[in-house]
Amino acid sequence: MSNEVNTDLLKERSTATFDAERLTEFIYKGPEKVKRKRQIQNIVLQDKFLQSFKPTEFYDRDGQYNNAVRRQIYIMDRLEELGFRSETDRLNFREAAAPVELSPFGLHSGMFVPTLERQGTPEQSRKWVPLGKSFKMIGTYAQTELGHGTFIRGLETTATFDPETQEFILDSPTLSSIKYWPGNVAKTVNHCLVMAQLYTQGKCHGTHLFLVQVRSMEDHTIMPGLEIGDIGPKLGFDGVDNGFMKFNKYRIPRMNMLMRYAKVLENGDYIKPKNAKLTYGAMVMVRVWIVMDAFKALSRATVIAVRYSAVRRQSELRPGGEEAQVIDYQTQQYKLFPLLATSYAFLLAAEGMSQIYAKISSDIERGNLEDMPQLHALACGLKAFCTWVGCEGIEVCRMSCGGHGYSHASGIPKIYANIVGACTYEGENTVMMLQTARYLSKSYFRGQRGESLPELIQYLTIDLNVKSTLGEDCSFESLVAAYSHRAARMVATACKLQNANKQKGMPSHDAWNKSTVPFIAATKAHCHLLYAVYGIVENMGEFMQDGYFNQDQISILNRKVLALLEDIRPNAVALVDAFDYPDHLLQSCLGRYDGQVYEALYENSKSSPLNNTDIHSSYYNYIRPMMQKRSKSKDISAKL
Ligand SMILES: CC/C=C\C/C=C\C/C=C\C/C=C\C/C=C\C/C=C/C(=O)SCCNC(=O)CCNC(=O)[C@H](O)C(C)(C)COP(=O)(O)OP(=O)(O)OC[C@H]1O[C@@H](n2cnc3c(N)ncnc32)[C@H](O)[C@@H]1OP(=O)(O)O
Ligand SMILES: Cc1cc2nc3c(=O)[nH]c(=O)nc-3n(C[C@H](O)[C@H](O)[C@H](O)COP(=O)(O)OP(=O)(O)OC[C@H]3O[C@@H](n4cnc5c(N)ncnc54)[C@H](O)[C@@H]3O)c2cc1C
Repeated sequence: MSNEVNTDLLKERSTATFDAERLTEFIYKGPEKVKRKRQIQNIVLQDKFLQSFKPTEFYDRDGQYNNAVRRQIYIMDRLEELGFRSETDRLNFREAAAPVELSPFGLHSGMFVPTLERQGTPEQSRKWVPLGKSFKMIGTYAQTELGHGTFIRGLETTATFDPETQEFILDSPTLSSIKYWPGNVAKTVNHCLVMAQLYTQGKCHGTHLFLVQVRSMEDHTIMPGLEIGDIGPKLGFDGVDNGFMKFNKYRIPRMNMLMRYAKVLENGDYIKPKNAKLTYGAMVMVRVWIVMDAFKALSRATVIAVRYSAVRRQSELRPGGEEAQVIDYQTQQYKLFPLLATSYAFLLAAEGMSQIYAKISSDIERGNLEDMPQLHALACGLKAFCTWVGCEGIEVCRMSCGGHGYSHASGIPKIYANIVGACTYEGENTVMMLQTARYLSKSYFRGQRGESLPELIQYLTIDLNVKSTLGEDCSFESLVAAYSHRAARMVATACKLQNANKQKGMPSHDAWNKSTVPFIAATKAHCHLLYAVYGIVENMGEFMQDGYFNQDQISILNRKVLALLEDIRPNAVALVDAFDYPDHLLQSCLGRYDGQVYEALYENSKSSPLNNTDIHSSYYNYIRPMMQKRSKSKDISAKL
């Protein structure tokens, strides 16, 4: 591989009108943090073991799982040796060391341990959290069943208290109650947090979390009374052993129920929690993290597609002239530059979401549940919005790279396969949006009654008769006003339909269900209050429906979006460089910093396992016998 930088990329970087390094420092919160991040990424780059792996797609499923386990345990050991204490250092090391491969211990770190900390009593946390953090106990979060994922109250696994033995008896009473999907349950973990219907003194008290040992701590064999296995190949997550688990009257100690919020006493008395939804806290936490995951996935795909678009020359823009950089086609700009804007918007949304989560979750830990509904609604809405929009954007990035985008060598298919599951896990997106919609509906009617609303949704009470003041300058204020107006109007429309359904005599659940399509649109508009002109142009109908914009303003906006493409054009490469993803993290032949795409593609292809032999064994086993058989055949057509 030459170590020269592609001349087109060199030119792009030399003509940028701002210093990408300054923007990098803004993104990562200062030059020292950038320097530290790069130091850590370099440690990984110099690490022979970590650099010894071929691309994951060159291994079969067994190999991918085995490599994922090997790599993660190596990472754990290296982190101990390096003595990184800050979470940012550890995260930077992990992300660089396993850039595309999900961890078989991801749910241990991301759900199991944090849930023990947040849902266990102080005694339970003191006992179990150190075991989890030292990996003496390896766990996951097992909630979903064959028959239920969304409707948690419909879960069928039972945990029945036996006061005689001070134990809970876990059971999978039906086929549909078998736990199905939990990550890392098939081969990796020896414990699970299991969500089950709690029964005591003959009464069901709803779903609660139980710590369950599922494999021997001596030899990892499956505990008697359990059936455990792998669910099989999936669209992505190849290195993750999502599994199934069936309980056959499996006993656990009473004190294995997480009892921070609800309790079962020795005599079987049930002490109920302040709010039944406190048990759902782990899911809210991960939904907040997924907003940042959506930013990382979309921004990486955008870096790849924009750099490649600057390097790829195809067709004549000027008749007889040299082939154009595809980034100079307006259509290519209209595909990619809004995604560049979206990536930055998602970064800000993810940081804002994390700050709100930190504040409200600490209030909840102190017993103040006042803002719990707002946190739930925001986490559901942003998780759904950012993963939906992010996945659509990643697909646009892939297709904007032509045939090479379809190759794993581009890095984009793996980005997509790993993030698109997030539209389903941790709350299926439509269901999540409807949770936010339910909050908007209740808030709208509270606003109509003159009640005060939290700041984030006060726009619901604005005067909808006002028209836009947008001028040629497309001011920030006029754009925000447009998004607020659109969302407020759409929420009001959905609520009026819901009310009209009730006035017709529909029961409230039917009145709700028969207004959910406009509610989903309204909730997307609510979440969209993030970035501007492109969003208006792409959704013009929703902004025009009540004449909010006049014809001249619509012409201004259509002109503005094309003008913005021209404004961004000289800085497109600098804007993606600013995300500062090193090549070994992007894992992309198309998105390389040096732009040496064709050499990288050629080298990558030559290392494909299918090239290990010149003539594949199938020739000797099948093709040659077929040809020999046909050469003897009288049938002319068979010879063609
Ligand atoms: C690789 C990682 C490495 C390191 C770590 C870093 C990353 C983190 C780790 C993981 C993430 C990344 C990769 C992991 C990959 C996969 C993990 C996936 C895990 C899972 O999928 S776990 C299972 C997730 N399942 C769900 O989310 C189920 C969704 N369903 C629900 O939440 C509920 O059923 C639903 C839809 C909310 C309905 O519940 P219910 O019927 O009980 O309620 P109602 O709708 O009737 O509403 C009643 C009332 O309750 C309020 N409410 C509901 N939920 C909540 C809540 N969570 N908090 C607060 N309030 C809630 C609701 O608003 C209603 O209130 P109201 O009456 O309107 O006032
Ligand atoms: C990659 C991956 C990893 C996962 N990891 C885990 C894990 O570690 N632990 C775990 O417990 N689970 C895990 N899951 C399971 C995941 O949480 C569930 O699949 C998810 O909650 C969706 O539930 P479901 O599959 O029952 O979908 P369903 O709810 O059956 O969805 C089917 C359709 O029904 C619609 N629908 C359902 N309810 C409503 C409603 N009330 N209103 C309108 N429409 C509705 C949905 O919108 C969807 O279109 C994982 C899943 C995936 C894909």
